[in-house]
Amino acid sequence: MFKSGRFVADSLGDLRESQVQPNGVDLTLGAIYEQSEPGRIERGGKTVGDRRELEPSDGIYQLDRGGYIVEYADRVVIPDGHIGFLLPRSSLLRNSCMLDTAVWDAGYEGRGEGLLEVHHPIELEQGARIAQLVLADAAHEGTYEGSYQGENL
Ligand SMILES: O=c1ccn([C@H]2C[C@H](O)[C@@H](COP(=O)(O)OP(=O)(O)OP(=O)(O)O)O2)c(=O)[nH]1
Repeated sequence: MFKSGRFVADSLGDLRESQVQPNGVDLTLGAIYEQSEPGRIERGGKTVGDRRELEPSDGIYQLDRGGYIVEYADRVVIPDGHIGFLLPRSSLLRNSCMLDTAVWDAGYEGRGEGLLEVHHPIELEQGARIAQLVLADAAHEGTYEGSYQGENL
């Protein structure tokens, strides 16, 4: 069963009321990076490639077509007994952009990252709502202890 937006908000803590939605909470845009060096994914490990941070102009990012790494401004906590899914705000889709996301594991805490696909130039304001996090009940063995635990805090 998916939890209410209020439950998700209580799990995350420090959010604006405008971020609380009926079925989840909206995450906001913290920073945007352009990858500059290749990463590597091996059988037994991985390396994230170097990136450079973009500077917004008067708080606005003007993005041309391409792929960008976004860092969310909000600290996410996935409580025990749950799994998180992050979905793009539909206004992104309606503007020819997509946010690619993965599973948020029980026990994870941090300011996560995602891949923003820009298929038509767009302007994004730092702090704008760009995605919605939902939580569902989930059985699990252990909790997240990977290398991204505590990232960007
Ligand atoms: O779109 C997403 C989805 C998840 N996460 C966070 C929460 C998740 O718990 C953590 C690790 O994700 P995943 O397990 O997919 O990463 P990995 O590449 O398998 O790394 P690790 O080996 O550290 O688990 O990253 C994000 O920042 N963005």
